[in-house]
Amino acid sequence: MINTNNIIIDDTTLRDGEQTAGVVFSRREKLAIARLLDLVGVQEIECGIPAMGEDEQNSIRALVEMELSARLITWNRALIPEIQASIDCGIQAVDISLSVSDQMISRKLKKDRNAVKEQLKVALGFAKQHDLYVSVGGEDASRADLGFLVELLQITRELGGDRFRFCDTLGIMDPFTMYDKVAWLRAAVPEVEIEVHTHNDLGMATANAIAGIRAGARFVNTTVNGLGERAGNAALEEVVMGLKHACGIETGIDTHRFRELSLMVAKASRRELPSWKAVVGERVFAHESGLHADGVLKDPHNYEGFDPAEVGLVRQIVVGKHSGASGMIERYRELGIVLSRDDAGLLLPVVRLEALRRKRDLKDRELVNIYLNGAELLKAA
Ligand SMILES: CC(=O)SCCNC(=O)CCNC(=O)[C@H](O)C(C)(C)COP(=O)(O)OP(=O)(O)OC[C@H]1O[C@@H](n2cnc3c(N)ncnc32)[C@H](O)[C@@H]1OP(=O)(O)O
Ligand SMILES: O=C(O)CCC(=O)C(=O)O
Repeated sequence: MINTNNIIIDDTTLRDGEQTAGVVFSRREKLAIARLLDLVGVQEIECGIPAMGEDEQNSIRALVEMELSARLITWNRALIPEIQASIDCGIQAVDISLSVSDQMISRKLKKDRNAVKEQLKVALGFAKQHDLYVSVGGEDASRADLGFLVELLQITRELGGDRFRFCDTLGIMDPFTMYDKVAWLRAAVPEVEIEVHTHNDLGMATANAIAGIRAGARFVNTTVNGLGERAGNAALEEVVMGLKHACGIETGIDTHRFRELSLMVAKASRRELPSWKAVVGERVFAHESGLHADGVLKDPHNYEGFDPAEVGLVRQIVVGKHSGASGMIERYRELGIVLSRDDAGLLLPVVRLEALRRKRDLKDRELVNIYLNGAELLKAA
């Protein structure tokens, strides 16, 4: 494994995650999610937007009072009253966001590049006068002119900003371009650390986040279950496990409670966790196909990229339409029934018929019934 403590996960479940259309976390839920994020070792939690008003501010104050190990950071527009509102909540780290693409500068902010630079200087200057740790948020950076981004990074460096958040706000990047742009910015202004914030509109949020890290970004935004605006953000569990198993990069996060964390956030967000959700879905270690079940029973490494226990899941052998003898023998063994290979061969056609009829895999009592009445069931079919 490469380094342990170099990569900083900034989890934004409580900010971008809650921006998912229709999602609302209660204060109790926010505190519980933050506690578990902290327990698993997430280094930074983007915990809300003080500019939203009193209720949000009170939640942020309650989070501050928890005295977590994780650093709390808030999201703010590049406006002094909003940064002041963060300070008033007891916050010591802020993301100061500015739209940085020409599209958004002219068509949303209705300003020009100079005005954006001036606004950044004022807001960042104010934050640093108040000894805040600052991430400069480059909204829509993936569509921005790279030369202009360099100018913003230089201002960040000169005014003592701590890092620059490169946002693929619309989720339109591919990992190769992400790599090139982040590597280019790192080389152009090496004193300013890069944070990557990716969205999943084209299904590439996790890949883009990892590409950004591979290119030299040290900070990465995630959300549990990939919650977030529109198609969501890079999922915490995918980024951490992807870094570990695809790239050999250890983040220092304890992954064993990922399933628990995912279920907690799924419940609080009222967004069901699909059974096939990468890393944490209930069935991502379920094996039905005959050759897979046989292979995994001989050695889990044949068909599992990592141990399910690593993320709090368990392996399941399932009997259904695609089963073969080895899987069936194992499944019946779990039910206390010893099958020979010949028995399994005899029961297999009945299993396939039942699975076809029910359009799913078979439950315990159905398997027992097949064992007891297999011949009759076949005759009746
Ligand atoms: C990409 C992201 O996810 S960024 C995070 C976005 N998150 C949210 O919007 C959730 C919370 N938002 C809110 O509670 C509100 O929108 C607030 C408190 C931030 C602002 O509320 P309101 O004052 O009612 O304004 P409204 O929501 O219409 O925002 C639009 C204004 O923000 C301005 N604005 C947008 N981005 C920025 C920025 N980064 N810095 C400064 N101003 C900005 C727009 O130009 C517009 O100003 P205008 O009315 O002068 O044209
Ligand atoms: O921090 C920022 O500037 C904006 C972050 C964000 O949510 C986005 O760009 O999608």
